Amino acid sequence: MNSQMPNGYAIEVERLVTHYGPRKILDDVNFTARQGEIMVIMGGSGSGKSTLLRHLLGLHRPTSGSIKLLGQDITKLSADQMFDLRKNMGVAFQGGALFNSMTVGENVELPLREHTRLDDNTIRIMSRMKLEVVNLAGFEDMMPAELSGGMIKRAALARAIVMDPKLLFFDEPSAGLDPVVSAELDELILTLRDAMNMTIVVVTHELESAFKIADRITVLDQGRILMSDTAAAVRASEHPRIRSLLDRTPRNDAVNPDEYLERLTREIIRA
Ligand SMILES: Nc1ncnc2c1ncn2[C@@H]1O[C@H](COP(=O)(O)OP(=O)(O)OP(=O)(O)O)[C@@H](O)[C@H]1O
Repeated sequence: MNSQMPNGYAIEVERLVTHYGPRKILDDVNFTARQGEIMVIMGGSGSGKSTLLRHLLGLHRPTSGSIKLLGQDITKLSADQMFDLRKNMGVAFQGGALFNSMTVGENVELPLREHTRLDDNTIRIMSRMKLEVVNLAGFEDMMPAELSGGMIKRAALARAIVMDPKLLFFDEPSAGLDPVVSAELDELILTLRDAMNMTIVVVTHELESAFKIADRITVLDQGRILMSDTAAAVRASEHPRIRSLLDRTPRNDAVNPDEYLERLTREIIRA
């Protein structure tokens, strides 16, 4: 456990309030996540999930309240202190956000080049190890445009974990993926928690994925927290707004088996 977080919380958000102009977007948000836990942030469209994530990443300063990451209140850190803390934070954005002009390997190496003085050879070895963790060994010389959506997410994940961060933030891991590939990514997220004891924050719309991976779930609604509790407690909640979120009619996103097999075959041939 980090000596700076004697209470065991890797993330502590207290009385967070934020505005966009005169509009209050987050209103008295409080939640905690322990080291080694997966915290899923759930909520309808416009409930404030992305805004909360941007605050957790230190990209926005709140109107008031505190956000402690690994024991440090990021609302009070200088740019230099935040830069140092970022070495312990991995971020995988929606869409992968790889640089298209760089190979997969170069993309994964970037944080090591930015934050360390390791020599080229060590950097290459470390990035290859992380590509192996996400099952992309051997893809380092490919360009992002040559990868499928699921592979891009995994490459982005390799980049996010290349510094062995204590905190990993993942925005909509399932977006744009078919259910099978999305389930594989869920497995990978669970592996990272178990093998690397990371605290992982996942923002997602996908209920199935949320309940598969979450230790705890924070439910946002119109900028306020309806509930922040274990996945089991959220699933059993009788709160009407949580029920309507959980019981909504599932999207019709069943996979066409022929299409899936064809795609899989293409991927295997490419591999
Ligand atoms: N840059 C901005 N300026 C003004 N209002 C904004 C800005 N970004 C978001 N908002 C508003 O803040 C509220 C919360 O938005 P946010 O994007 O955080 O929600 P979300 O839960 O992530 O939604 P979604 O699931 O649709 O991405 C919304 O009402 C949105 O219109």
